[in-house]
Amino acid sequence: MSPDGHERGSRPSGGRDDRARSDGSHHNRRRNARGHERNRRSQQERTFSAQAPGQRRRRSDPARLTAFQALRAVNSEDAYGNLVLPRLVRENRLDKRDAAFATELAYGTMRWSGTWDAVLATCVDRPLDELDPAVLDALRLGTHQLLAMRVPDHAALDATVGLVRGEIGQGPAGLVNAVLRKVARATQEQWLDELAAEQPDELRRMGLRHAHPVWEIRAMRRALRANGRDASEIEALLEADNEPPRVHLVALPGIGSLEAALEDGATPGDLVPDSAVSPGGDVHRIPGTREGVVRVQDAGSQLVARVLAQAPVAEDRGAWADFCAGPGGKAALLAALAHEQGAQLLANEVSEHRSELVRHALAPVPEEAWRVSTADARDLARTETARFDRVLVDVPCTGLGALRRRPEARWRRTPSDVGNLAPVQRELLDAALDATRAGGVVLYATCSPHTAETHDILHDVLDARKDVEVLDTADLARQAALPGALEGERAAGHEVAGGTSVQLWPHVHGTDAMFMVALRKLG
Ligand SMILES: C[S@@+](CC[C@H](N)C(=O)[O-])C[C@H]1O[C@@H](n2cnc3c(N)ncnc32)[C@H](O)[C@@H]1O
Repeated sequence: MSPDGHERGSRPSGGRDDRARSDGSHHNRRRNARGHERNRRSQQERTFSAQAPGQRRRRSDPARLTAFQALRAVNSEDAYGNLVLPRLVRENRLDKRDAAFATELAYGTMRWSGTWDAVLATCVDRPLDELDPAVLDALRLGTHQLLAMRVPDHAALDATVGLVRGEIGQGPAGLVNAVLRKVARATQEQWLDELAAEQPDELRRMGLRHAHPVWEIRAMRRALRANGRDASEIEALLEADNEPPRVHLVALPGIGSLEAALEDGATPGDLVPDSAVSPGGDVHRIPGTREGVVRVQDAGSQLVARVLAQAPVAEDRGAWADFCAGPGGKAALLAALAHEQGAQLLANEVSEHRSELVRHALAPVPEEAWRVSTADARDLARTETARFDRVLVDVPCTGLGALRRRPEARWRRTPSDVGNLAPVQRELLDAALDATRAGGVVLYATCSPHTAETHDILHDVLDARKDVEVLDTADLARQAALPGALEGERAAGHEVAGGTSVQLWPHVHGTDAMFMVALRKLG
């Protein structure tokens, strides 16, 4: 075994590598989240260990400790996994190998926690929400190593028990040891078969196998159908959600270049011009990324910005706006495109902090091409009525189309989020239309395929106004994309209200599930 406990080896069911991919497949069960945890934690944790903190830390290997801390932050403080983990990796000074292991372990466990909870529920002699939340998180980490990573059983067990002994205490270490031994009695596939045999409901079985809550599977299946795709694609979609996304790059047009990145192993993107796919590794080493002229940006988001910039507008006077700009990804590309066309982008964002991020993202673009405002876009529309030629309204949404990059999000979101967001989504689209002059174009976008956030919002707004025409967004997207990129199996358009909308999919286009529809304001 290596000193850090990440042993290489194999088990009878198939080789495992301690630097494993998450090659798991599994089930879900919605975890009782934070309310219970907060109530129980303080009382139980106090009694666990009399060891001094310094003594405790020595026992935990740094990669697993980092993954554990990340999981605790996500589950007890509502932290975002993709923000907290990189910070912990830096703070704990993990080397490259440990950082990769911690990332795989933490993100994988976050993604699969619903399924692991279903496994654990059969191995623990009490309801999971009666366990100390820290112990439950450690059990999830141990289960992920046993069932979805190529970590030998004894290494997964010893290291997790050591982590619990060091971080929580001797008593829970005994419990964790006993439970993980039960988990280790079967492989991932065997567990899935066993759980499936007890589950008559097809969607629940799918949820367990692919680690998604049932309501999200139902919503995504509905969205596939509503956008003209076959509902049977659902499993491919769920599988794609469990794969870490490829890192897409964009060179800001007229400002950055991908030449060095391509020479360094990046491959040209297959959806949009001036894009590439990074070969992996530290993206900050790619020339241009530090200066912000080459940016990491999902190709679907790049397409959104390009569609708006290229949509035909009667007499473009150069007044462009991004109503919901934070943190500034699409705004940066839009501003660069605006600069090329002699236009100026107003990048607006309601949150002060996120406005700062927008300013930072826009900094590499010549100043005359943009300005930033901090306001509720609904107010902005009252002062800037009928002013803009092009408006992007990339509304706050559930993010169900970006589950690949937000490992814990699928378990945190609830169906009520969808209903709660609808009014602001409608109002923001209305505001964008009010702020657009006759002949101008609004592009409504979400990174969720949920039809309540896409088609329903569009129909609600169209029902209430007579001054809007839905454009052939699919055609606009084909023109903005690389030749042939949205043809055949990859066609993304669907008829809606006299025009078309576009829905991208991770399993088809390798992008987030971005939705967009272009609307012309009539006179
Ligand atoms: C989906 S994000 C936009 C992502 C952004 N377009 C990008 O590509 O980086 C939605 C943004 O809208 C902002 N927002 C929410 N309500 C708003 C409002 N009423 N007015 C303006 N911005 C709002 C949120 O703070 C969030 O930054």
